[in-house]
Order: sequence, then C-alpha cells, then structure tokens
Amino acid sequence: MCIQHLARIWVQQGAAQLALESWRAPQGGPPAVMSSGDAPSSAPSAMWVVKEAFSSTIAFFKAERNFKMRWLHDDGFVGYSQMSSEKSVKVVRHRKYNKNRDYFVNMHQDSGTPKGTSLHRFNYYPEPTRGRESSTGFAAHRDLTTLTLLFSNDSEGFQICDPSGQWVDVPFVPGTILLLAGEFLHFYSNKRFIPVMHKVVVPSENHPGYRPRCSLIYFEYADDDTPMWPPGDDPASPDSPAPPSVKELLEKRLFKARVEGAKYTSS
Ligand SMILES: O=C(O)CCC(=O)C(=O)O
Ligand SMILES: [Fe+2]
Repeated sequence: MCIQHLARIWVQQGAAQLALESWRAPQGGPPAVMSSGDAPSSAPSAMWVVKEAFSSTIAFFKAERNFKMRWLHDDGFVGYSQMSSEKSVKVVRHRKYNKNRDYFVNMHQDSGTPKGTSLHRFNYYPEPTRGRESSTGFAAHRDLTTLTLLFSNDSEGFQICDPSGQWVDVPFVPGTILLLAGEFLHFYSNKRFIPVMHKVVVPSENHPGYRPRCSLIYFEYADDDTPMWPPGDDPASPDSPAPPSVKELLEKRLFKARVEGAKYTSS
C-alpha cells in the first residue's frame, strides 16, 4: 500500500491565527528563504515581524490542547499535539519498539530547545513568473523531518506527488495547517508512513487570482545524534555500516543543495 501522508489540522482560535495575520504585514519582500534565530534589529523589521509570527506559532502549540485534526489519508495515526512542550509524538508503532511508547518521544527531547535542530522557516515567493506558464519556487523534495507543519497564506502553488506520480495542487483551506510526514517518521514507523514528495510552483502573473505565496513552516526533527533509521534497517543495503545521524544527513543534504545551486534548502 502506498499512501503518502499529508494531513490537515483545523486550527480553532489562538496564536496560530495571529501568526497567519502577522505574516501578511511584511512589505517589499524578505529574503526568499530564511530561518529564525537572528537577533532583532533596533527597529522592528519585516524579519522581526516574521519571527514574532514564529513565536506565536510555537506558543500556540505549547498552549493549545484542543485543535482539531483530520487526516486526509486516515489510517489511525493519532498525531501530534503540544509538540514542543510535551514532545508528544504519539502513536508511532515501530515493530521493534511498539511496547514502549516513550521510545519515540525520547528521540525528540531537544525539540523546542536551543540544542535542537527543529526550526521554523518563512518562505516568500514574491515574483510571479513572467512570459511563461509557471516556474519552480521550491524544487521537489521530501523533508527529513519527523513531521512538518506548514502554514500558508491564501495562495496557490503547493503541490504533492500522488502515488501514481501525478503532481496535484493542495488547495488552501482557511484556518488550517498542513501536516506532512517526513523521512524520519517513515523509517521509524516501519515504513508505514510515506514521506510526501512536494514542491512549490510559482504561477504566472497572468494567472487569475495570483497572489505571492508566503509560508511559515515548522520542521520537527529528531535529536541530532539519533540514527536516521533503526540500525539494521538500512533502506539501501542491509549490510551497510551504521546509519547517519539526523544531523549528518541534514548537513549532507544542505551541502548538496548549495553545491548544486538549487533554489531550495533541503529540509
Ligand atoms: O514554502 C512552501 O510552501 C513549502 C516549502 C518546503 O517544502 C520546505 O521549505 O521544505
Ligand atoms: Fe519541504
């Protein structure tokens, strides 16, 4: 069975809505890709506004206990709530560890702390494509994460590759967050969850209703030293040496993206 896991969370009220409002504020365009973590400048800048939005989002996940979830492909994955505070990645049932629920949670101890790699990113795709139908805004990839939470404004362009290999648009639905399964989840769920291949297409300026895309993304990674897959489960070869750690593989991907001059940073 090949199901790519993409879910949508319906946000009720709270800071996440605030974040959605805040990120409409920047004018003139922050860099196309940025990460949080810099010190704020003396005057509030567009970047600072965006970072405020990130904080609001994190606060939301720490505080909110009642957001609704509905899975587009429902096979019983309970999901994720209060993610940084209680590190509650519930459910993942690896065949070797299914008797110990804490096993998976324990691999996310650094999440939400300065030591952790989990990060927010604000992506902004300001320029419409001129003279062509559309162009690539973010190249096709899968996230290395456990889970990725994707907020966006009311814009088109986010696409996932369905199991038959067709790219399909994921429509914007107000007040929702998309939840994507990442590669780490794939390996540690005994390959039950298929990481979603996704990309962003920037439509042409003539596209009806064109609006520049802004997305606010939370990438939840397992702790840096965690093996990317359970030792002995190497996807390429069962005989290969120890799996890379989450950090090693992430750095390798980032390096590759830079070397290739790709328009994206691998997540
Ligand atoms: O900006 C988006 O909507 C998606 C970007 C993305 O897939 C990523 O940053 O990993
Ligand atoms: Fe991504």
